[in-house]
Amino acid sequence: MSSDTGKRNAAREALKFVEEGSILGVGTGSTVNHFIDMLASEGPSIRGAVSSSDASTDRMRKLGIEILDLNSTGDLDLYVDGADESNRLLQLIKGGGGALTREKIVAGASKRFICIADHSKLVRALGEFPLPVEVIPMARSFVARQLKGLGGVPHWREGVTTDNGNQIIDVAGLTISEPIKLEDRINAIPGVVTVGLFARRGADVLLLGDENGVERLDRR
Ligand SMILES: O=C[C@H](O)[C@H](O)[C@H](O)COP(=O)(O)O
Repeated sequence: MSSDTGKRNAAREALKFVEEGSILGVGTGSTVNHFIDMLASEGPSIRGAVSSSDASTDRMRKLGIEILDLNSTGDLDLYVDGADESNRLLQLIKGGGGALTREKIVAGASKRFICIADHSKLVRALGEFPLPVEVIPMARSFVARQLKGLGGVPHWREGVTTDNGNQIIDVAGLTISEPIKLEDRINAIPGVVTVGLFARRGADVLLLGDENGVERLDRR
């Protein structure tokens, strides 16, 4: 069961990594929303943020946080984002909110990725959460057949269009025993924009909150 107090506790802990005057990469989702609110109300003052979604951009702008373009900032020191699942190697499944592509870009452009989540997101093996895949609309059925061939059960997230104008397929039933191999394999299917497996670029630090506090795991 996901806990809002756990999300808040993890979000508050992440504030400690933010440096005054820095440019911060900011992810998407309910846990990150807590982080954004806390950053604005009790965090250090930052120069601005590179956002991973229109939703986070709107929220930050409303709170007076300046939004910067990744094309003009260069690489970032820090990225803070949530996850749908993490294993103990800090490899992640992301994209439950459909923001996976921009999240992967900002994570890739950041030196350090702090992942914040409530404790229920820590799993022994990735794959219980259906794996999101962003696809070019005309390729949707073709990609779905390919994903079926990998042993998954693809489901079109009908009615959802990503910030990039694409569609999402959620793949259930995958056995993800080799996350890096699967990430490469799915990314190689023509028409796939991004798979929500963050195995090559996982988190560097995972902050897992629950009712009592926060557990920190570091990438080995
Ligand atoms: O596309 C959405 C993102 O990958 C989110 O970071 C992820 O779904 C976790 O969201 P939440 O913090 O709401 O559980």
